[in-house]
Amino acid sequence: MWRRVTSVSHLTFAHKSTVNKNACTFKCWESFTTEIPRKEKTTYQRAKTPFITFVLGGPGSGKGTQCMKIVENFGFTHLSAGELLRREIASNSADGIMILNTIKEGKIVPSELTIKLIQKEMELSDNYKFLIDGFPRSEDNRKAFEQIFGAEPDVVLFFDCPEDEMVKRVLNRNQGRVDDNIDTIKKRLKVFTALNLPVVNHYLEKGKLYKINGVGTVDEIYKQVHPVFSSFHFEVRV
Ligand SMILES: Nc1ncnc2c1ncn2[C@@H]1O[C@H](COP(=O)(O)OP(=O)(O)OP(=O)(O)O)[C@@H](O)[C@H]1O
Ligand SMILES: O=c1ccn([C@@H]2O[C@H](COP(=O)(O)O)[C@@H](O)[C@H]2O)c(=O)[nH]1
Ligand SMILES: [Mg+2]
Repeated sequence: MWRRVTSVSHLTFAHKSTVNKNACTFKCWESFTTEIPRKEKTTYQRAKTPFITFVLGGPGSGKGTQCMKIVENFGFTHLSAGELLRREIASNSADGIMILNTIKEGKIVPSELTIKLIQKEMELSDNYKFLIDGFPRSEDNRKAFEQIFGAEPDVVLFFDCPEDEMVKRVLNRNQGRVDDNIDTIKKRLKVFTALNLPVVNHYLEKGKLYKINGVGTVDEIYKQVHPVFSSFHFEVRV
């Protein structure tokens, strides 16, 4: 039998809780009878300090593509917020229709819902290094994340790319996404400028932002990304 533990803040983010020291951070399941063996804690649950990277940039700026290379080289777990939302739609969950309509309009899904999906993936993970791709999308997202997690990201990557290049890439993507059409792209670009850029500026002011020139080949761009992570002395995979 398992019981829900409402706060394990002592297990997580011990040194990073500068935002809200009383924040209710992660929930986990803990055995409280001897009938069933105690569930193994994942690396993430054991780790006092997960390493969180927010990966920001406009639609088609290359966030997902560069995340794949960071995963390959540094063993991060990649959590694309958009992908988690698309998975929620595909699973016919109660929120699926609302999420689908929000994505079609290029708008932003309520913060608590996206954070719940991210949090669930992190709890299930065996890793402690996370790339959170395409989140936070707005100051509301950012504040809600920092409130719920009681922590700020370690690194924020921002892929800076001109609009015409982003539009070209998205229209050529061919992955069957409902939002990869010119009408929705225009809306996504407006939302990006109005709501996402303030988040970028916030982390710039905090000295956490790594601005990457998002124009060039995938490898040229990755050459700027690699040193960000090697400076933290993670094990590099060969
Ligand atoms: N440097 C690049 N040069 C040309 N094409 C690229 C480059 N990087 C990525 N692409 C292509 O552009 C498209 C968009 O890239 P990607 O999916 O990585 O962007 P994204 O920032 O994750 O976009 P979204 O926010 O819409 O999910 C993909 O088809 C990808 O293969
Ligand atoms: O935190 C988030 C992330 C995404 N969305 C919605 O999903 C689409 C697609 O996101 P991608 O990062 O481009 O895959 C985005 O336009 C939003 O509508 C969100 O609401 N919140
Ligand atoms: Mg993406």
